[in-house]
Order: sequence, then C-alpha cells, then structure tokens
Amino acid sequence: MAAKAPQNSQSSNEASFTNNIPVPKTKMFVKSLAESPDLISIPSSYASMTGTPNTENQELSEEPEVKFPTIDFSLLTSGNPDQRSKVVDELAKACEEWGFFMVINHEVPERLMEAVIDGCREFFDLSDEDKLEFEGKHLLDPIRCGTSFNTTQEKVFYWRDYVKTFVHPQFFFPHTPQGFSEIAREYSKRTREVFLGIVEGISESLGLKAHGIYKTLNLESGIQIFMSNLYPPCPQPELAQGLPPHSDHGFLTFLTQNGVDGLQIQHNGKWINVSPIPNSFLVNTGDQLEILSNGKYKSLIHRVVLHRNKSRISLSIANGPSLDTVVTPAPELTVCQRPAYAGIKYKDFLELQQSNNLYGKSVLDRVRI
Ligand SMILES: O=C(O)CCC(=O)C(=O)O
Ligand SMILES: [Fe+2]
Repeated sequence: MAAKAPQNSQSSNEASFTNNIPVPKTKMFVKSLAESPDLISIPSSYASMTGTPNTENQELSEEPEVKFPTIDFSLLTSGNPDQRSKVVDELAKACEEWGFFMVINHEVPERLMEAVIDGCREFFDLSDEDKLEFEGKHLLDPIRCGTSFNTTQEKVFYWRDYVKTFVHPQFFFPHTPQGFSEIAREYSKRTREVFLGIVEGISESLGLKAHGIYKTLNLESGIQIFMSNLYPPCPQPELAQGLPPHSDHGFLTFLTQNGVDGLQIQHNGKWINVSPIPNSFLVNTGDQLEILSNGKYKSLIHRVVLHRNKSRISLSIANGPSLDTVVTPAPELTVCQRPAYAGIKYKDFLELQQSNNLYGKSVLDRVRI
C-alpha cells in the first residue's frame, strides 16, 4: 500500500530542514511483529551478533543501591546565591563524573508528563498504514516515524519503533491522534525552560558567563527534537537490543518513560540500570557538550535492554545548537589546553549521525584532533 505524503502542523519546506539523503522504506514496525500470534523467537535479523546485551564485553554493576546525582531545579532558580552555587557545583560533578543526572522539582506538571506519554502510546497504537504517513522522505525531514535506527546501514535491527519530530525553533507534529500535538507542544515548551535553566548552571560550572553557552550555541533558534521510542515485549530479550551503546548528538537529552525501566548507562566501565525517581527527568550529556567543554564533560554512553512481557515507552527530548552553529571548544577553555576537537557545523554532525550506524561515539571520533 502506498504511503501518503506526510502532513504536519506546519509546512515542511523549510530550507534548513531539507537535504537530499533519502530515507529507505520502513521495514515492518516491530510492534506488529511482536503482536504476531505465533511469535516464540525473534527473526535472525534482530539477533545481536556480539552476544547478549548483559554479557557483552562489560559487566553489569553489582552495586545494590546506586546513588545517582540528583539536581534540585528549584534550588538552582530560587534566587538564593548560596543554594545556586551549591547546585552549580553538583552539576559540575555530575557532568564530569557521570554525564548523567536526575532533575527533580522542575515544575513540569506530573499530569502533563503522564499525558504526553499517553499520547505517545496512542500514536504507536495507530495502524501501520496510519503511521507510515509520517515515515518521512529525507533524513532531516521534520517528522519521521520508523523502526530500528537506520535500516539501510544495519545488519541487525533494533527492537524499537520511533516517532521523531522537530519541535523548536519551529514546531512540527503529526496531526493524529487527536489532541496529541497540543500536549506535545506544551510539554516541549516546558521542558525547554528547564533545559535553558540547566544550561545556565552548566555554563557557570565551566567558568563561563551564565548566558555564555546560550549565545555561543545560538539557543534562541536551537534545535529541539521530540523522540518517542516504543520497545514492545520481546520473546528473546537476551538476544535482541532495544538500542545499542551510543552517545546522543545534541547538548543535553531529557528523558522520561512509562514506568518501565530499560535504560542502562555506562559508568566507570560498567553498565548500570537506571530506575528514575518518579516525576524526574533523566538528563544525559551529549556530543556537543563534550566538544564545547573540550572534553571536560564527556557525552554519556547508554543503551536500552528489553523485557519479555512488558512494553516500554520512553520520550527523549534532544536539545542542541541551531543547525548552522559551528560548535568548537569554548575559547576560554583552550587558553591552557589545546583544543581537542575540530569545529563542526551541527547540521553536518546531525546528518553524519543519522546516515550511519548508531554505535558508540562514531561521529564524535571523526572530529577529535
Ligand atoms: O529509551 C531510552 O531509555 C533511551 C533512548 C535513547 O537513548 C535515545 O532516544 O537516544
Ligand atoms: Fe540516546
């Protein structure tokens, strides 16, 4: 059945979004595969050749109670300089030692967080034909929906469907399910406010002016990508992967989920399961922060493992520079140290990341000096 042309809330003919890298026809959505009545094992095209996710070259941490860094957003914005400077120090430590933190007391209403996840679920529940309307034709099309990560490049597919849309500087969104777009618009806006507050704190933590990063990365027209992932129940979770180990291309990613865990982060050479504090954001550092901080704040390597009987939905909001910003190490940080990364336009970085395999820090490695 032929897919109809994508329809979005606004025009998709923005010059900054058009490129010529075509998107292949989506393989079957993994949700439909997972719902096949007789499925007792995964097709070989989903079986990881590098071993099971949990035994792959690194062990799972055996620490029973991991104390993840937690940032109280209300203390960062309270106007009390002592409280703020304490949180700035905590941000420095979290970014340097973990590349990961949970944000609590962020003022995004819990019911909005629940409503947006419900919207994601309703979207994934649409028929394959309805979802294919949003498949997208080119890699940087503002709305794209599909499965795995990049099925033209992958020998092994990931047990994951996704919908991905650009929500800043211009808001694009599927017109269905009804009401989803409005909820997503509000959620994206509120999340961006928290992101901008955290960016000021990170700016200060690097010894830059509070607005330094905002100006350098042109965040006024910074990219915000709304990406929801569905990981359906998998009959052989020990063989398939939700997402392989990778870092995120942007500056900071804000993640929430439907109450089902599955995210693992790499810390001190071990994998750690992340179980979020309710109503918190899981925030991780991305490649543009690693470049800007000249390697002081490394981007976090993370991956997703699957469940036999549970369906997981996550929503990651990737926040990055404007597409035409050339990101380099901050000049203030290369006075005593040589720059460790060459400058690269964010749009080029994004295109490289989207058109290749998702693995490790493959794109960042290309700009290391
Ligand atoms: O689903 C998750 O927990 C992580 C998703 C992720 O890594 C991504 O969207 O880049
Ligand atoms: Fe990620």
